[in-house]
Amino acid sequence: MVTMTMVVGLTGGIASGKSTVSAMLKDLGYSVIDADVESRLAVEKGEPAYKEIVDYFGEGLLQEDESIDRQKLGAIIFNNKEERSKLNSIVHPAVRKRMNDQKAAAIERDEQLVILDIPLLFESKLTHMTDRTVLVYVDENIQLARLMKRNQFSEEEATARIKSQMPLDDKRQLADHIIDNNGTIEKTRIQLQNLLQSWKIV
Ligand SMILES: CC(C)(COP(=O)(O)OP(=O)(O)OC[C@H]1O[C@@H](n2cnc3c(N)ncnc32)[C@H](O)[C@@H]1O)[C@@H](O)C(=O)NCCC(=O)NCCS
Ligand SMILES: Nc1ncnc2c1ncn2[C@@H]1O[C@H](COP(=O)(O)OP(=O)(O)OP(=O)(O)O)[C@@H](O)[C@H]1O
Repeated sequence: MVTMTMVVGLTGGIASGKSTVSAMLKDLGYSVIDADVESRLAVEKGEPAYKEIVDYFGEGLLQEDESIDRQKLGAIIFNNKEERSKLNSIVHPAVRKRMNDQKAAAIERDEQLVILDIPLLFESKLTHMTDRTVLVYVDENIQLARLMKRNQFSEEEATARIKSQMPLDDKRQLADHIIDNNGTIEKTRIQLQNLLQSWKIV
């Protein structure tokens, strides 16, 4: 029997709870393709994007083992729109290719549901890669507090990262479904289960 694979784009903002929701989906056995993981792999030494980054940003960006110092690169790009666009133009095509290849493999396996976890789904206009979109939403004050706590960021560092993305309130208008992650993890889990049930997936 041939199953139609449903491709869901899972998005949110930095520290809004995407990984928390994607971990629940993985526990249920679904394939989750994570843009952050793929963007790490795409800039490993030997990859074309690695060379482009070093050529543009300079060797000062490298650690002793010649891998890219992500903290240093983050400090540059989250405080400068032009440098961020430059990095995006180097990394995003490689990430898109990696994700599309994995999506095709999941469809080939006749999987019922595959999830693309993409923080910049709306900013990068990638909804065409998905059948429907789910936004993991939190209020900005909670997002700021969770980000500062998780990454040990100052308020200034955390705010720079949040401001580098489309506001979650604007993403609300674009998403097909919203999971409100302001409450407890259990409340979030129930919303996810209801969503899967509404899709007749579980
Ligand atoms: C700047 C880098 C080196 C910082 O690495 P670091 O390990 O500290 O963070 P990580 O990659 O885990 O990203 C954490 C979160 O930051 C946000 N973020 C990352 N890159 C960007 C960006 N270019 N614009 C806006 N937000 C971003 C996302 O919400 C992401 O979930 C890294 O994020 C990067 O290479 N970014 C460019 C690629 C990219 O856009 N990745 C996001 C998904 S494709
Ligand atoms: N409902 C919740 N209640 C309390 N803490 C939460 C809740 N959801 C997530 N968190 C915590 O908030 C932080 C951010 O969550 P998570 O890592 O899932 O976000 P994310 O959207 O995947 O972030 P990023 O895009 O930056 O990787 C984590 O430390 C997580 O443990």
